[in-house]
Amino acid sequence: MTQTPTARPMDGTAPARRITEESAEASAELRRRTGTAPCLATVLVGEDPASVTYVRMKRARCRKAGIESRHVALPASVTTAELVETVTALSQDPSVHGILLQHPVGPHIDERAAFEAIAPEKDVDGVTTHSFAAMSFGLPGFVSCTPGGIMRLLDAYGVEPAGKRAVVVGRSAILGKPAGMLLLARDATVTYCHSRTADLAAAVREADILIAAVGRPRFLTGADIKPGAVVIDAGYNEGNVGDVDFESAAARASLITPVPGGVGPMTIAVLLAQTVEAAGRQLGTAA
Ligand SMILES: Nc1nc(=O)c2c([nH]1)NC[C@@H]1CN(c3ccc(C(=O)N[C@@H](CCC(=O)O)C(=O)O)cc3)C=[N+]21
Repeated sequence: MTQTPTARPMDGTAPARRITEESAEASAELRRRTGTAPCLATVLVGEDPASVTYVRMKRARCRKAGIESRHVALPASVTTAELVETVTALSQDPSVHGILLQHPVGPHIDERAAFEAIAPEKDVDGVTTHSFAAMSFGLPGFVSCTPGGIMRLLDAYGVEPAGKRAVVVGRSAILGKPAGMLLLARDATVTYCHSRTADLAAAVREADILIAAVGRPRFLTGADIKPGAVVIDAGYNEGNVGDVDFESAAARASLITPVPGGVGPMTIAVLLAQTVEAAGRQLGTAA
């Protein structure tokens, strides 16, 4: 059955480009004033092809924005202690202003311990307890990049969360959970759904704003979508496939993010913006 899409696509590439251009200007200004460019350290454990691609994309986007990057590649066999040591050294290195530890790091490593070794002022990826707490309390600090990118995308399309029912499918530490907290901070009524949710479909059908963040290809389809809902597909799966079946969901939604070209570019844009901001603070001039 073919359905006529009624949803407007929420293009993330244009707002991401605007944020990237602003970051490039701020980075250039910082370099003029201090003689130093912002520098992001990227840490990758192992050689998972998708992770290699994501980190390469992040570094390429840094380069485009006049942000330097320093890559640290560690073998999949690295221990928690060695990874923590590496991240701690970067936290103490004054020539590094931001740190991105690419998730996932492998099942034998305590990823949380490694994240916590990132100094709060360098946590431009928003993954530490410090950043999560600051975000939850509405204090200044760095947000997790994908949730931050989602909020900027909603703003770019004039979607007002206040009073809406937001349903977040997924509760991971750097995606689902913080995305719900940011929506709550904007006065949405937030429901988290996860693997133990009873009658997930019924919960999802209540969503005025639906955030798909489970990591299962095309897990949600049109039948799950409340007519007129805003659908944000934050899923990243093998082969660049989201968590939402775009065709069927677009027939019911009012706005829907494509994959690729939706949330992904916004994630990277927020990383760049927060890296420049961190560098500005560390170099003693607010960027
Ligand atoms: N510490 C940490 N922070 C992260 O932010 C983080 C992470 N770990 N681990 C993996 C996920 C995934 N992620 C993506 C970012 C951009 C795209 C992106 O820009 N994708 C393009 C397409 C990609 C392509 O063309 O290959 C798009 O959606 O248009 C996708 C996925 C960040 N993540």
